[in-house]
Amino acid sequence: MGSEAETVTLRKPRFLCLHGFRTSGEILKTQVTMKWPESVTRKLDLVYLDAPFPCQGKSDVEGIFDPPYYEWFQFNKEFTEYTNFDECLAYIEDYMIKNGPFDGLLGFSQGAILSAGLPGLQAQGLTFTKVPKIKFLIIVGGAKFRAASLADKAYSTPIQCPSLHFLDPVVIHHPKGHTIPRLDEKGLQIMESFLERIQKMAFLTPIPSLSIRAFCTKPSAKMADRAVQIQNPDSISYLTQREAAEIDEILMGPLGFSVDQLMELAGLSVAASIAERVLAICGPGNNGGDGLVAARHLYHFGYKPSVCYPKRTPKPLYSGLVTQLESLSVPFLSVEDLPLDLSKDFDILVDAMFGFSFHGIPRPPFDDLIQRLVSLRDHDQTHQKSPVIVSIDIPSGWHVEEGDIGGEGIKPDMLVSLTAPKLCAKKFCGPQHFLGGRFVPPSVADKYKLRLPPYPGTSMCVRIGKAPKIDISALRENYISPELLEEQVEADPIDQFCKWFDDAVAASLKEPNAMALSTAGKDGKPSSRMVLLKGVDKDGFVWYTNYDSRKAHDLSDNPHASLLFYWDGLNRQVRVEGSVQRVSDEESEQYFHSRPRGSQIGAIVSKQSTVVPGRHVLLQQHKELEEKFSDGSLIPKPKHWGGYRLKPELFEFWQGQKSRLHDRAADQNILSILRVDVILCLVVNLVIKLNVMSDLSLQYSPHEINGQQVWKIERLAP
Ligand SMILES: NC(=O)C1=CN([C@@H]2O[C@H](COP(=O)(O)OP(=O)(O)OC[C@H]3O[C@@H](n4cnc5c(N)ncnc54)[C@H](OP(=O)(O)O)[C@@H]3O)[C@@H](O)[C@H]2O)[C@H](O)CC1
Ligand SMILES: [K+]
Repeated sequence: MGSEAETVTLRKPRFLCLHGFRTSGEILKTQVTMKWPESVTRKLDLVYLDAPFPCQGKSDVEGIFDPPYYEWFQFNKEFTEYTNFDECLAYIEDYMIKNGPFDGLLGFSQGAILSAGLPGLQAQGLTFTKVPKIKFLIIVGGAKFRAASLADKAYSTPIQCPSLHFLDPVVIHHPKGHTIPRLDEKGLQIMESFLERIQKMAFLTPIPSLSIRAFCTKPSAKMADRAVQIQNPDSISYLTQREAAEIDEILMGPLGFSVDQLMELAGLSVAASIAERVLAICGPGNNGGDGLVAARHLYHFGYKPSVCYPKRTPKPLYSGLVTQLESLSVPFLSVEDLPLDLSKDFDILVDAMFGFSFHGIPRPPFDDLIQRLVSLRDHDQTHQKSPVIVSIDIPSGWHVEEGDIGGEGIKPDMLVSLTAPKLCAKKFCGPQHFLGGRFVPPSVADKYKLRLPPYPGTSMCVRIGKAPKIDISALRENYISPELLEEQVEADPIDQFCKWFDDAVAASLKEPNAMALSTAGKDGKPSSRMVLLKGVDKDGFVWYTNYDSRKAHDLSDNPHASLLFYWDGLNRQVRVEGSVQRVSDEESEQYFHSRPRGSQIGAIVSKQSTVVPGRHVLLQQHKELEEKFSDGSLIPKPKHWGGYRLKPELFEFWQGQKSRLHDRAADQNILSILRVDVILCLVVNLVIKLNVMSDLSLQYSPHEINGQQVWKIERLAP
């Protein structure tokens, strides 16, 4: 559908740039960036590669550009014999395999000679057999191969793909000799029309191995196929240490992610999996960075993180993360500050010491910190309350592939694997294994043949491995919401309602005006159904319906009703009770004619709550009425249709709140503090976390003071 076209146009043509003889990728980059306008370079994804051989003589650019300088291959004086030519081709191809795919080549001078010759050699199957066909060329100051054997093969047919040549007299003429030329007005025009052409050509049909659909669309059928197999956790892919590092390089190289971005996603995945009084113990590498990011998200989710970061990395990324946490007054604790027994002060310990680059045995101070986590297990044996250990990516100290070799390492309760679980995760026997890798594009999944689970809804993490048994009766949402305080609410409940209603609209909740209407007829038996609120003001809450419906009969017998609004996502609920009256005919009439004509006809057809012989009867009537009123004439409001207004007599505003762990019963098992939304949402289609709830409710009821009706606000026990 449209989305495919939209996503494919997102990608810029990707060129591998080959510099001139005895210069470098950096020098070519400087020249291109300086000389071509941003309007041109921004349309291209240019990747600059250094040639394989260090410069073996004097460079023409000495004194102009700094070394190092490189050369692609060597040649004799007549340019008829080449040395290291095959090695050069293998080197470029290898780079393209690891960092590709590329759409085209941009070459200057010796790089241009190569670029111009390679498509011909590739077409004959003589080189570049393992990479996609070169689709475009930009040749600046090039020349032909003079070695006859090579020239015959390379130039057996004219260049087939769109190419732009800066070599007089082909396309862009320039008087500046052997250099990257600036573009005059005509040159710029030619360049721009070339770019437009290749952009269209390249991206009207996406490259199969570089599908970027998964970034922004629903899981593809292919992903869904993978998902089916994931029912069995053994069928998930596990990565070796090398694969993990390679995928990282691909994400951060050709796929355009920055380490900051990935770390942000990783930390968010971790934070989304955990809660409560948290200590993040952060190591010197990116795993430590994930811990810092997770701590920040946890703070914003409403928890109380502390951080122990004994070996700070002086790079801007890390100092930025530290500053962000400091600005939130998140405490940084030194190893000395930490209590020997971590169980007293913390409910959750985030182990962010080492990830997939760990090797050997832990050096100080991490050896001691790891030991403190290990010793917490003794608490388990003595049945004391022990904090939950959540390891990011790898339980720190474990061998990345072999796991806990001596059996004396950390035994985390929860492991949050990133991208895909590493081999050591097979040895993880804790009850909670999550995957946070909702950023792996299909191209990477395909390349590494990764079977990855689908992520539910908008979740950043998904449970992998078997879910522990759950006591359904103990399920509670752990709400994290602003407090609901008497002094902060509006004096008039209608104003308070409108405020919360606006919040629900602003939060893009689906149908925030949906409410459960409960009525009870003569027999006193209550019944509820969802209806849509169509108006609210000081006089009350209005909805429209069929006056022959069950609710209408109930209301004529007993003109009292209760409305219930529930705004999931904001953890809020409002109950409104009061007496009900029909709205005036004029008001109903006015609203009726404001509805779409289809709905007006629908109201005529629908004899709510009566038995109909079949759907076809309704459809037939609908069709007939559509024809009858096809001339645009006024559709009369049926007599049996109109509105009701509930005049409120009682309001209750309820706000779900997060409770602190110390409020809980002492024997709660770890399930009560870990988010287990994933399994449960399958069952009840709700995001459910496990926790004890201490919700806040405020009730508004009418009172008379000095002969005046006022609303009295009272707190209700949770
Ligand atoms: N795509 C992703 O999945 C992403 C994952 N991220 C996270 O990054 C880590 C991998 O990060 P990396 O920086 O490569 O490595 P580590 O965090 O594992 O640690 C490297 C540092 O640890 C030191 N080290 C290694 N062994 C020891 C040891 N025995 N004792 C003490 N210190 C050790 C190492 O120092 P060296 O001098 O030994 O090299 C490094 O300083 C991954 O697991 C994820 O958690 C990214 O956040 C984003 C994308
Ligand atoms: K870790």
